[in-house]
Amino acid sequence: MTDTLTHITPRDKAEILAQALPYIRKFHGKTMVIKYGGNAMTDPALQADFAEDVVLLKLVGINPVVVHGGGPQIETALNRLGKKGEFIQGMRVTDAETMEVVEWVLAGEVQQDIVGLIHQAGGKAVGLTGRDGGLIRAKKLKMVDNRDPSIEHDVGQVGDIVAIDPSVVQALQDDAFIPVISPIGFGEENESYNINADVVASKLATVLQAEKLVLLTNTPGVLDKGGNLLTDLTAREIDGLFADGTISGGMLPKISGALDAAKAGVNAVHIIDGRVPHSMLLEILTDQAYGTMIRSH
Ligand SMILES: Nc1ncnc2c1ncn2[C@@H]1O[C@H](COP(=O)(O)OP(=O)(O)O)[C@@H](O)[C@H]1O
Ligand SMILES: CC(=O)N[C@@H](CCC(=O)OP(=O)(O)O)C(=O)O
Repeated sequence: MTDTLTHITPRDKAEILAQALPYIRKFHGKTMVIKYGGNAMTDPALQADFAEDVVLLKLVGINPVVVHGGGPQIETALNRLGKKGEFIQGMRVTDAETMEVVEWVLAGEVQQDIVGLIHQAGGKAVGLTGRDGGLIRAKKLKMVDNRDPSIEHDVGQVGDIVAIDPSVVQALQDDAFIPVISPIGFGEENESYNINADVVASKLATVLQAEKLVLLTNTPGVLDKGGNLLTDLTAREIDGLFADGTISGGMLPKISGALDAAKAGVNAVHIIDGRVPHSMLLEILTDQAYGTMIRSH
């Protein structure tokens, strides 16, 4: 048990458990896409909490689908090779050597760590990349500058999703497995593409008609210019935050993806703090509101 829960009395604990019942009933049989990224991925205690939460959801009849990131781990591997990552509008410029590192770190290391932790927590996870079962077809992303649309940036082998075929994910879910997906797509010539994990999670949530999309990250949610948490954001408010530069870096694809999913009918889209132990479980199974909720209107 983590420190933050040790001051809770047995009565508090019973109340928390009782509170979960209506949520368990409401979400039984529903799909939740969970993007796991940021600092929550680099702290071993938080990693174990995350795996336990995913297994608990599965055991109470909810279908979690995990999409993982790994930006910090890719950066460490590139540094070992004497390379430094470069980002344009939240996307890593991906040359051929970087692509090799991305595949090896995401599919070989990060994904397998998460699969192992879920097994340790008593669940059955299966790791996939976009190539498995033809899950994510992609093409080279044409990136237009946010401020000047006449400028196009060449970000190398960064992928734009062409289509998602969710049949492999659905087959695994039906068989009580928990899919753990690395954000790597494949093109017409079988070439690999590096895709931002938030973009994959958002698109997958849409295609699976998920009940919820939860994006775990390393901030309390979306912050305004003064550093205050914005608990609720509509499409219009998001346009304003883009225009005045409040949102930058990795938050750009995160919010765009989140908004696309909300507009496409995913019932609830949340950006929450993965550094808070069990934040995902608290968000899904209690009355507690965390982070930023993204609304289509
Ligand atoms: N308005 C904002 N509110 C919160 N974070 C922001 C904002 N604008 C930019 N960011 C940056 O976005 C980061 C989250 O994106 P990213 O680093 O890609 O996270 P993850 O690895 O979880 O996907 C934050 O740590 C912060 O540095
Ligand atoms: C194109 C692009 O930027 N791909 C990302 C993929 C990993 C990712 O999205 O990781 P986080 O969620 O931890 O940021 C990258 O290379 O870092």
